Amino acid sequence: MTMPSGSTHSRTTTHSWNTRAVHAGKDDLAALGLHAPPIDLSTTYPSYDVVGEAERLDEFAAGHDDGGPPVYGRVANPTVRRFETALAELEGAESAVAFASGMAALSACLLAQVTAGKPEVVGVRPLYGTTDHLLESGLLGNSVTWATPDEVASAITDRTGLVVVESPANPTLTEVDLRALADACGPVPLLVDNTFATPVLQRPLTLGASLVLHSATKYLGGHGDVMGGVIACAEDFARRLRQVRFVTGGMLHPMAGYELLRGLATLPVRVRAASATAAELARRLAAHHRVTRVHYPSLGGAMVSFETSVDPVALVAAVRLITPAVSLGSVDSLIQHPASLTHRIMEEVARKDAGISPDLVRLSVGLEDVEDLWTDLSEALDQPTR
Ligand code: MET
Repeated sequence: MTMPSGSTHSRTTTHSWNTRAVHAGKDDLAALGLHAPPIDLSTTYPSYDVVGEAERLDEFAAGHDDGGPPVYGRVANPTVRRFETALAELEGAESAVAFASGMAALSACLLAQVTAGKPEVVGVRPLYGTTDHLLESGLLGNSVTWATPDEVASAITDRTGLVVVESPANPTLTEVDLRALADACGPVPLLVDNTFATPVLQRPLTLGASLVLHSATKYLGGHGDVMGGVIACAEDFARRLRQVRFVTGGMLHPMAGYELLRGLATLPVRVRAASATAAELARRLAAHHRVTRVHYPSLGGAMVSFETSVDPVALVAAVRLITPAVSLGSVDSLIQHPASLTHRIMEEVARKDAGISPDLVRLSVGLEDVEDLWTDLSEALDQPTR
């Protein structure tokens, strides 16, 4: 022991959210004599006490996690737990459960509710294309009613298990009054995909939501090199998610847990810096003669979408500094055409219902200099097309 264990406690209660982003999930490290969090790559754990471990395995299968050796690597992992602890703290949640991707995390929420006899989902469009498709296809045994925020209360029945919303939404950056929506949901859990806002800009649980979803692949990781998903929620729902994860095996890899925990430390500075650049690019885009509409959230953030009179496919092919690619939230800027890629899987009529124009282009702003990004964008916009 290199420091008295009692001294770690005062840190957790007195420091600001930004400070906690750096230290959350790591409060025990100094007492362990460590600086960087250890990475536990074990796929299995010694079970000398077979009877005792068998009982513990039953508890894990029921969704409990005692924090000890997890018997098997699919069940839990100490490095992943650190990320879960940190993310739960930053979202103001009791618990968090991490998965191999955002879609695995969403699937676990759906399965938990479908198998509890609550198979109906109320969805508020727009949503990420594959999320929309998962709800619409009923692949996991659910049905869906699409509703505007004002229609949610009347769309809910006694078999509704989830209300699903993104705010700001992918790809139009549409914002919803989450507090009013949570009120409209009554006892039905409101799941808010907070991937675009991150807990830096918005903490949906403080506004009445029950479940916060992140594609951790995006801002939480922040460098385009780690895939993961996570749900922040109350411990009773977390237990049900761990039950689903136990049998479906959608566990986050320990290396990903390490990288995501590392990402959280720089999340506030990355999001604030990229947001300032994005806000400036949104202003300049709005004044460009080939841009017909700009979408930028009142909340801020590092995502900008715009409709353009340039062929959007030609536009994304013309950038040189920005990478034409799906995904978002990396230190480098990415641009893509939702109707072709991220929202391609939706029927055209569904895209229309969601307000996703075929002319819409989505930009994820990174940490490059604003002038370099603007030169790249404006040169691509000024090319002779159409
Ligand atoms: C396969 S499409 C990609 C994913 C990602 N969720 C995005 O919106 O960019």
